[in-house]
Amino acid sequence: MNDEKWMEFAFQLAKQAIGQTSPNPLVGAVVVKDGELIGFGAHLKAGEPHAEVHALNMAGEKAKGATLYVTLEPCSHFGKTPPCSELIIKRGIKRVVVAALDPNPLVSGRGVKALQDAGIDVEAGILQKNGHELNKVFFHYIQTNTPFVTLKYAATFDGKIATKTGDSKWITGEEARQDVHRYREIHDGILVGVNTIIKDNPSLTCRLPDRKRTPIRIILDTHLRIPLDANVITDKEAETWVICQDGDLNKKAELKKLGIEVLTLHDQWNIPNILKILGERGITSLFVEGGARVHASFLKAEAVNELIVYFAPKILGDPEGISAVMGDEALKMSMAHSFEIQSVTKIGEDVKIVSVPKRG
Ligand SMILES: Nc1c(/N=C/[C@H](O)[C@H](O)[C@H](O)COP(=O)(O)O)[nH]c(=O)[nH]c1=O
Ligand SMILES: Nc1c(N[C@@H]2O[C@H](COP(=O)(O)O)[C@@H](O)[C@H]2O)[nH]c(=O)[nH]c1=O
Ligand SMILES: [Zn+2]
Repeated sequence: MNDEKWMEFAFQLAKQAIGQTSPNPLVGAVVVKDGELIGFGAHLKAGEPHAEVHALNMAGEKAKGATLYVTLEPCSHFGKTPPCSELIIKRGIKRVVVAALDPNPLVSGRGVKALQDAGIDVEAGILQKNGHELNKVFFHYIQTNTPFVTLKYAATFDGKIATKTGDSKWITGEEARQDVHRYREIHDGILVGVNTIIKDNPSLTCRLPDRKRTPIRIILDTHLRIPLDANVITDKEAETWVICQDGDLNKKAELKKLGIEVLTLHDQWNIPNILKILGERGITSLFVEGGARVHASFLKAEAVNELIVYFAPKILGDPEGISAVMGDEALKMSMAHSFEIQSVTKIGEDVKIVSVPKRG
């Protein structure tokens, strides 16, 4: 059936705007009449026209009696832009094919209902799985108001992320590290613990040549130990927020002078509350990139939505080498954190495994 072909094209369109639309979803739309492509578009940036608007504007008068394919249920509310469902009705579209319904409480089924009430034939669920995968971040954020958390680390075959002397350059090769920068580019925030700052002095920026943007850097630093000359403080390459439980007032003033946002949580110092605050500040996707104790705290809080592990074909063999996760240890195999592997890919010399936590 041609429906899948046109919906595939709509997904291709939506994906081109990855990393641009936060906090909005990625959406592609295609208008077809008697088998002829007459309009298409993608949502490019929050606050700008929706995918359906671009596609219908391109189709013009020809939209009358045509079919619209859209990767997400057309919106039916006034956000920063007017409701697409009204425009679809006005332009005389005869049939609408939708991949995924929109769980945004302001939409969730109302868009489809508005179209059906206007006598439009609506078919939902074509390539629905693609729809959920494409907008897993948006679906998570719009329902929890907390960021979708991707935890990533690179380890040797024997699970080490650094030698006991702290050397970690490099575990994985150029291609795998390049792949990591693609993740940084599409995330609103990147988070590490202060020990990673002290040991690695990372910049945590996306350094792709044609990068669309670079994430906000978020440092978990319980007692505000961050060195004032750290790259994330001095390089001005990206915004940096430091989240502490408590900390010296003079140091906070110093950091403020350097343009660093310091959030002090006192007795609200816990992962769920940190995520709640980041969500309120518009972080819809969070890339957690170290270190071992931060990994353990996110896993313990069951706050990881996706786990990405890059394994390098190397063995350190040092029991005192730094393990990838340190804390919340399981004393029996049955108590281990367990995951469902979604994909295994060779990247250069290394292998990348994407998995999701098994819940319950
Ligand atoms: N050491 C390795 C990693 N190390 C990841 C560390 O958490 C930290 O992000 C690094 O120091 C990178 O610094 P920057 O932000 O690029 O300046 N991550 C990887 O994927 N492979 C490795 O070999
Ligand atoms: N981007 C997108 C939709 N996004 C939906 O609309 C909400 C944002 O509305 P606004 O603030 O007006 O941009 C967003 O939370 C999501 O529910 N809907 C669509 O029909 N097509 C689009 O291309
Ligand atoms: Zn819309």
